[in-house]
Amino acid sequence: MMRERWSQMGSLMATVLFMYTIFERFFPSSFRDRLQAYAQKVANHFNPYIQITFPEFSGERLKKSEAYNAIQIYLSANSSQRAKRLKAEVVKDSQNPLVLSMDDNEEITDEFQGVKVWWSAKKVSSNPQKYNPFSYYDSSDEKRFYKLTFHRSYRDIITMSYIKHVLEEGKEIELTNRQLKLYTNNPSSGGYGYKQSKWSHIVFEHPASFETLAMDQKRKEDILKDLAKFKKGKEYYSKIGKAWKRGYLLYGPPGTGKSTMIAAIAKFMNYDVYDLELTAVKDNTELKKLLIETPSKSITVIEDIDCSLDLTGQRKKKKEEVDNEEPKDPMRKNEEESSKSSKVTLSGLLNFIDGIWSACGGERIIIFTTNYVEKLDPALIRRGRMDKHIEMSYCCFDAFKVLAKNYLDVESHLLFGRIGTLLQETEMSPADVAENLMPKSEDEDVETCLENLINALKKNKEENANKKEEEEAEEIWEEKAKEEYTQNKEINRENGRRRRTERLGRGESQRRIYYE
Ligand SMILES: Nc1ncnc2c1ncn2[C@@H]1O[C@H](COP(=O)(O)OP(=O)(O)OP(=O)(O)O)[C@@H](O)[C@H]1O
Ligand SMILES: [Mg+2]
Repeated sequence: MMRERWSQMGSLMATVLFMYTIFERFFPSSFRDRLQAYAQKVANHFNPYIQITFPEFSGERLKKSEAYNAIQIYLSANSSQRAKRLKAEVVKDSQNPLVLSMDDNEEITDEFQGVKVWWSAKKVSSNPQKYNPFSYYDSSDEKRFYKLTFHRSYRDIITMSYIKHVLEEGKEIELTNRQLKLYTNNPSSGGYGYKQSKWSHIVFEHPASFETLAMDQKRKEDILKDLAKFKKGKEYYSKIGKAWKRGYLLYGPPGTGKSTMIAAIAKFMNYDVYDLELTAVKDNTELKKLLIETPSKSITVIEDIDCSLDLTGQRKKKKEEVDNEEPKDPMRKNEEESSKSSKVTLSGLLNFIDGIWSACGGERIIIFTTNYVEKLDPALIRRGRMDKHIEMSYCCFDAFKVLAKNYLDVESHLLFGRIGTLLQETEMSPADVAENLMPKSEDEDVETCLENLINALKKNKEENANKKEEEEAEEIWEEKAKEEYTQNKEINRENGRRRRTERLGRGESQRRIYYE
């Protein structure tokens, strides 16, 4: 094989060079240098293969090379399994922490657009005598690197496309395998400490996903398509001249799955979640700093936006109202005090969402949730800021079927028909339906759980009917009171008019007497 022959030639050259080193002391250094350069030139002229090395550490061996990392992941996913000797390494923050890659001095082949390339993992010893007190990795004198070999006629395709493809795919695999994180902003500490991180995080292990999310099937598919389009939208967004970000407004009554949907979106998109607590943000400048620290491929969430700050402009309390209020419990008082100490304004928040800074990085999602969409300032939720408004509503039949599958592992049952009818006549949140479906003891079977739900739905229906009756009665009474009030007003006005006329009449007769 041609390549084999060339490697033999390489060994031959090495022998020549070895002999050269033996004789080097007999020649002056200027002559030696010239000879070495010439030998290299000859070898390059005859060897049609090009080699590129990717060292494990860049710079002063302080930072692990991103390229090396990406290549390792790419090779272990694509072709390392074919290597005979594998090396196992534990990678931090990965769903699958054990990464198998080829062992030192192993070689594997890869193919790209019909071009064959060779990858080998190499290890060389650096000078052990040279001690660097600042280098963290100097306990070991080994330097690792990957070597890529290819025929020189494919130079362009390899350097322009293949390497880019390997690095991109490696990073993509790393992103897919990594563990999601849930971030929250640290409370403002007054003056900023040097290098104080603005976000703290934990590993995000929410069990919810779109499969387990109970909602109307068609609307769910709609959201999934929207998210998938956004994920692949890099070129589209740059073509239309719009920052690559999308805002979702989730609104609806409590317990309808807004927070659950955020977890499902994070899992589907494989993005970290940045849960922004607005009341802990000191002012607009800090809000901007928080935004700068959120990377691309992230979801920024503001839950219950209507309660976060007084952004609605409708909830300002008049002084009298505040004076008349009952004493508050200390927890709420604290919350309100911290909200008062925050000077974030509506305009600061609007800038946060679609100001010039928000365009940095791209591939960002912003989600607001609220129970009262009508309370929000229209500017905050206009399209462009909150591009898609998603209503999370009371449990429908589709949603019930998902919950029944999740909680009881049943896809159909005779009682489903009855439940479907009752769901149409009631307003029960998926959280309540789920609670009623959940078996409360080992003895409860599917039928018992479904009957529990039917009873709860019936109760809910009765309560609703009673409430409706009460409301209707109240309306009738209000109407009656209004009528009486208008009538009385009319009578009073009539009486007043009569009294005035009488007074005037008396005045007229008195005047006449006076003139007479
Ligand atoms: N649509 C749903 N699909 C699956 N489970 C749901 C759904 N809605 C609610 N649940 C269940 O009910 C619980 C509460 O739901 P969730 O916290 O998502 O409601 P929410 O709309 O965010 O409520 P709130 O407005 O009070 O914040 C969840 O833990 C979940 O188990
Ligand atoms: Mg919620």
